[in-house]
Amino acid sequence: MIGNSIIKLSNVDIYQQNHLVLSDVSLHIDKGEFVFLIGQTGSGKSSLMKVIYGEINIKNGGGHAGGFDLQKLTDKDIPFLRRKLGIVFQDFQLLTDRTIEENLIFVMKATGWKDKKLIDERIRDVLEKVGLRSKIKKMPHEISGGEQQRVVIARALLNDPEILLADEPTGHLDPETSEEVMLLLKDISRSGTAVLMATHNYHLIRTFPSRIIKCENGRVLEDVKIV
Ligand SMILES: Nc1ncnc2c1ncn2[C@@H]1O[C@H](COP(=O)(O)OP(=O)(O)OP(=O)(O)O)[C@@H](O)[C@H]1O
Repeated sequence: MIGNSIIKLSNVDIYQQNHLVLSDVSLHIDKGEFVFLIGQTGSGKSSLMKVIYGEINIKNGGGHAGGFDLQKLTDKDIPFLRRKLGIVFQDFQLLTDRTIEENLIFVMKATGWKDKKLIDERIRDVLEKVGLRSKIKKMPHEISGGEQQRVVIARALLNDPEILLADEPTGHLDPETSEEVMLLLKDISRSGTAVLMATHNYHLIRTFPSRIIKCENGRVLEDVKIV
């Protein structure tokens, strides 16, 4: 972390293959801050997130995320960077052939957890946090879409990330369930994890006022106001 910013980009150009998607991007997100990311389909929101989690390399400019220098990121650094990040997408991506508990164990083992007691404790902690402690033995198809999304958020919290990237996390949810997921994400940011949430949902943006970053015409605008 440099200063209070957990994510900082300075004059970065972001390419998908050879196509320049966003140019001269400068932004910062502070520790524990909640920020909306808006912009039309194809404007570059997902590309921006991919830079933050190290899937797209930056060409010009500089930046850091979770203490990693994004310009100097090597293949070896990426798993360590990803452990500082939680990632939530709109399609729930739970493994359908195993219980909620087994889904979470799978991720923990993949990220280096070995002690069974610590694994059990951590799983209970994150499920408690998203209000789903009682669903631990259920299969994904036995819980609702909103609950599945909360499990995905719980999964993203397993490694106590400094940053949570959420790409349209309420895209498939009804308005009431979307608000519940938003309250949860807000709560997570209050407890110290920075949350960057891409959304097209202006109702949520109005209901939960927060700083807004916008991708538009190949640029990133910080501190946008919507009417
Ligand atoms: N793998 C890829 N290869 C080449 N071009 C890509 C690739 N992925 C995305 N693009 C292009 O990059 C641009 C930005 O796409 P991106 O997915 O970042 O937009 P977005 O704002 O997240 O859109 P949406 O709201 O639909 O998710 C688009 O023009 C898209 O066609």
